[in-house]
Amino acid sequence: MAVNKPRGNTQRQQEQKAAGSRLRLSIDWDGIFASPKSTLAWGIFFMVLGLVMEVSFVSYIFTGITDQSVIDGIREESIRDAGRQTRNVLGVLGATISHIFVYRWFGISAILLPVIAVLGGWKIAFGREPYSLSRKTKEVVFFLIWGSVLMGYVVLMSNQESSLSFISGGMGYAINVILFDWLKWGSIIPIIFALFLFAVYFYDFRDTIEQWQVKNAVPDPVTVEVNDDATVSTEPVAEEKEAVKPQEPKYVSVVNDTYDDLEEEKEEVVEEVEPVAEEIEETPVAVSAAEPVMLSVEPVVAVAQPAKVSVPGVLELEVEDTMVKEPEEFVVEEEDVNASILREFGQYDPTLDLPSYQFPDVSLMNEVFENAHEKVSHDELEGNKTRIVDTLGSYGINISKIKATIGPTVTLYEIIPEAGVRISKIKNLEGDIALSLAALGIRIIAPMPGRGTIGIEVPNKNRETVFIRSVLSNERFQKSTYDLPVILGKTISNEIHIADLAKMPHLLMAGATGQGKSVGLNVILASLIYKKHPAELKFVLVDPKKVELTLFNKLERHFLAKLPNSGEAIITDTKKVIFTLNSLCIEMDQRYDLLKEASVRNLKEYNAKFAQRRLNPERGHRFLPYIVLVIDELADLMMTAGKEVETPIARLAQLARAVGIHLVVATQRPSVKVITGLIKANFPARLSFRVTSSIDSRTILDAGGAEQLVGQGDMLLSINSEMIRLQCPFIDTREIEDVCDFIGAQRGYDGAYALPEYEGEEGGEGKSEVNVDDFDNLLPEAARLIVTHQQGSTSLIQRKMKLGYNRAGRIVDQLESIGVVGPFTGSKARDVMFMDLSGLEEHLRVMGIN
Ligand SMILES: Nc1ncnc2c1ncn2[C@@H]1O[C@H](COP(=O)(O)OP(=O)(O)OP(=O)(O)O)[C@@H](O)[C@H]1O
Repeated sequence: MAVNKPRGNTQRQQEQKAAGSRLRLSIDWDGIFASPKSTLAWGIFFMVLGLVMEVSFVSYIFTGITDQSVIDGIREESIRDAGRQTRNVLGVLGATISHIFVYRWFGISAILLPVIAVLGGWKIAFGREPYSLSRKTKEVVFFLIWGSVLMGYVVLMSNQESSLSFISGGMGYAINVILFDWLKWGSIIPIIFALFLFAVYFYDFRDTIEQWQVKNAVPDPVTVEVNDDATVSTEPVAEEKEAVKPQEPKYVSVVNDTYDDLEEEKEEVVEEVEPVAEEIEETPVAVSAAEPVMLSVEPVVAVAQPAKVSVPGVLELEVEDTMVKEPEEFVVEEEDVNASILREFGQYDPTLDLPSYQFPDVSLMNEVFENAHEKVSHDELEGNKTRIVDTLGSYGINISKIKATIGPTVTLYEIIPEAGVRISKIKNLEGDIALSLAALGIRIIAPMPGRGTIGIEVPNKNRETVFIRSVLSNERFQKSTYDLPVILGKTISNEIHIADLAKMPHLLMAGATGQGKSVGLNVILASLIYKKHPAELKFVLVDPKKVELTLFNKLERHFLAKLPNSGEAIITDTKKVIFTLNSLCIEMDQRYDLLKEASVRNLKEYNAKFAQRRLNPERGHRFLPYIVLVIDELADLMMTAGKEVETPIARLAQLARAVGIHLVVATQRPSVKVITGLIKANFPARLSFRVTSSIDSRTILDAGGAEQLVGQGDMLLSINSEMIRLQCPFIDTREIEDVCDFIGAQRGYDGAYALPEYEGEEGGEGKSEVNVDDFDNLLPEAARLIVTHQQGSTSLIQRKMKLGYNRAGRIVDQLESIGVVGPFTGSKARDVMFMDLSGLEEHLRVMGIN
């Protein structure tokens, strides 16, 4: 058995030495290529390579004919001589690579090739794509070949092979020779047809055609009837109004730099629009009417505001509100824009928030020590078998077959009694069998569901420690595609039990003190951290015992969520727990609003739609990470706060699964006062370590058995009324520390993920007090920006001030606390409380903020 005892310093030093010597011997190539410095170096290398190629190719177009003979004769001459003779600006190297790419292969279209090297290098270096790399690659590859073939046609037709063959390259020329045999001069037809096919499939002209159709489908000129016979054509006005057709909203991921470009474009358009709108107001309509008349004007085109057409001295023409294009009418256009943004920029990738983030490696965990001796000896097995058969026999129960399965902690003996034996009789003998086996923790499962046998679990004399490293490196976990994969333990048949917390959807854990709850929680947290990127998952950690989860503090800027301005991210104070739970309820409600607005049913669909750029960040949409709330000791909270804690927990447990908020709640005392009916009803998945009485076992699992467990991570999982015995893996404090250090040392977000502010009934601590010193120093600038744009949105601050989402969100919360913007209103931008900058400046002065 692997003894689970703390390792001494000497042992650790020896391990470190051993690790050190291994390091010296083997070079970690993966690490070298994956480190941020190397990616930057490689990226720049490829960009420079691209530039070198480009310069050589362009130079070769002018100097190639002279250089060809030098390159051909390079074997006879020394490189130095060849270098002197070549005329390429990049010498013999430039001439050689150009000779291969231009002369031998692609002709002058080779000048497109370096584009891929530069774009690829940019992506490697900066983790971003200024243009979609895969799209540009396809485009370049097509034009490289197509251009070469087209030039080949020109060369062949002009009969100038000797002087012009470099423009087509060897490939284009050879293809044309084949085509010429078949089609003579008509070989241009398949060449042009290839371009046509590519253009149709690649550029998808449908949008342009539709737009063209819309443009040409201008309704009949508006006619204004005056006094029966006077007809005034307003065609010019209609044309001008056409010019003020509002632009489709354009948006892309805030991560993309190009967002600003689009914004600027949009602003330019708006600027263009305004003067035209004014012109419309002033456009005189020449109407000569003796007396005021009623005029009717059909809606013609969309204008941003109701336009007033004034006819000086005679009448005023009110163009009705119907001319304002309703938001629903934008939907179709918006979808077209979404599609083109998606084509241009590809899917939104939240992990690009932290592009250089590296997942922790299993090597951070302790080595797995194999058991020195057999887990369960043959003698032990045989002895137990005989004793079971004898004990049952002495009560008149004969057995036809017995089979043993050795698990990490217990061995399962499955027996098939002879016909006519009542199951309840065997179940009642539990105590007697335990006595005869002289073992604690015997559990009888009668009958074994779906097996047609009766199971007797007998603890092994030498139990096996399940090391966290062995389960994290297990292929099933590595390849798991669950949304929130959590390792719970090893089953009796030595398989790893992985559950999807997203489906569970919440987990209730109980166990008497010292039976392995905290280790179990740490294993769950570690498995999530090993599989999820910080952009996809946030933890809210509640630790009333103050010592169990403190190590995770280092993950604040990566994985933790907290109330704004609330100091430590790990919540230990009961009052703060109440505020955080209520804040999570607000987050849940806000997420539901966003889901409703997006017409989707759950977080997965929502995020998929957002990734496809079908949800507009300008309307408050954002990528929603999963949130896992972990409470290490519920009993303590229930004793001190009762209903105040129970109600939000029950609410979250009831409703939060669809919006990606999941709960893992542990308690030492599984009494009905702690695990109330309300809480229990909403936690279908329950896990119990050893408890002190069968009453406690029934409270948590609705069945006895947890009091028979043998401790040290031995546990029972009840899920959908199925019960599984598992051995929880072991993770020690140092391992958690190493993982947290590894992640904590990497670049993270500006701060923890900000939960919405919660104002307690007495306006208590959840709401940050208006303390000017705590405010972000960019707050006045942000306030001015919001008032200038009259738009209370976080994304505006993010974009214009180039801030991360969390910091921008915090600033908006602070602006709300000083009354510059109104409260959060779901998916719409917040109200701006000041109409102009002078009012705002006065307010900031009074508040003492400059
Ligand atoms: N899965 C496991 N494998 C081996 N040993 C374990 C395992 N889980 C716990 N232990 C042993 O039990 C000890 C106590 O575990 P843990 O601190 O998780 O208990 P707990 O239930 O959280 O207790 P408390 O409620 O008092 O905090 C650990 O220090 C470890 O030695």
